Amino acid sequence: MRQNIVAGNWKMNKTLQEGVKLATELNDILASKKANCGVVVGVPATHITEVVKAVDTEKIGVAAQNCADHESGAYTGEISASMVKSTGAAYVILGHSERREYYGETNETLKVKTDLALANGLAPIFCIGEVLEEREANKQNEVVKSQIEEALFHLSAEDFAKIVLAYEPVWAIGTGKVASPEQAQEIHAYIRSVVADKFGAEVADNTTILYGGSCKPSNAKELFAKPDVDGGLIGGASLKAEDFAGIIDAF
Ligand SMILES: O=C(CO)COP(=O)(O)O
Repeated sequence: MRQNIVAGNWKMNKTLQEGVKLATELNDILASKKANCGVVVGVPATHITEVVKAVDTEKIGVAAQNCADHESGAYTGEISASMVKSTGAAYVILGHSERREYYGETNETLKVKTDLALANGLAPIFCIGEVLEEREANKQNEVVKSQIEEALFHLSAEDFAKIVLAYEPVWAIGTGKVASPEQAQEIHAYIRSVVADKFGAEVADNTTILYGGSCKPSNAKELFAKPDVDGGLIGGASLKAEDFAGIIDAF
C-alpha cells in the first residue's frame, strides 16, 4: 500500500543541541496526537545517533542526507551507507538538487549510492526535479524521466519498491515560489506513469511520490489533496516543530 509521508530535510542547519531540542519537541507533539502519515526527519550526519535516541523511531523515522558512493576505505570525510545504517537511521536522502549542483552528483554516482543504500537496508528518498530554464522550456518531464531512468531503472521491481521518490522543482526550493497543486499533480502523475512503464502498474501504484519546494502549513493541504501527491519533503518549514507539525496535520 502506498504510504503518505511528511519528511523534513534540515539541510546544514542546527547544532547538535538545537537538533536534539527540535526532534524532542516534534516527538512530544506526536506523542499527544497521532499523525495520519509517516513522519521522517532528515538530519545532519553528526546528529543522527542522538536524534534516534530522542524520538520514538516507530513514529519518526530518521534519515541521513547523503551517503558515500563507496563501501569503505580511503575516502576522507565520507560516510558510508553501512555507517549510516549503524546509527539507527532508516532512510537516506539521495540526489538532492543541492548535492547535484554544489557537489557534482550525477545520475551515475546516484545509481551507485542507491545500490549501496539498498544493500545496507536503508530506504532511499530519491530526489528528482528540473531547474527553472528547463521548466520554461517545458522540458520538466524529459528531465525527471532521465533522472529516474539513469539512476534507478537498473533496479529489480522488488528493490525499486523500497524507494520513496521526491519531486522537487529546483525553482521552488527555498524561494517561496511553490508549484501549484495542478503543476504538482501533473508531473507526479507523469512520474508514476514512468514507473508503471518500467516496473508495472502495481509497483507504480504503491510508490510514494513526495512534493518538495516551499511547502508550508498554509499550502500543504491543497498539494496533498492531489491524488498523486503522497506528502512532502520539507526544508525551511521543518526547522520549527510547530510548522512541521502543521504540515503533518494536512493529512
Ligand atoms: O529542498 C527542499 C527539501 O529537500 C525544500 O526546501 P524548502 O522547503 O525550504 O523550499
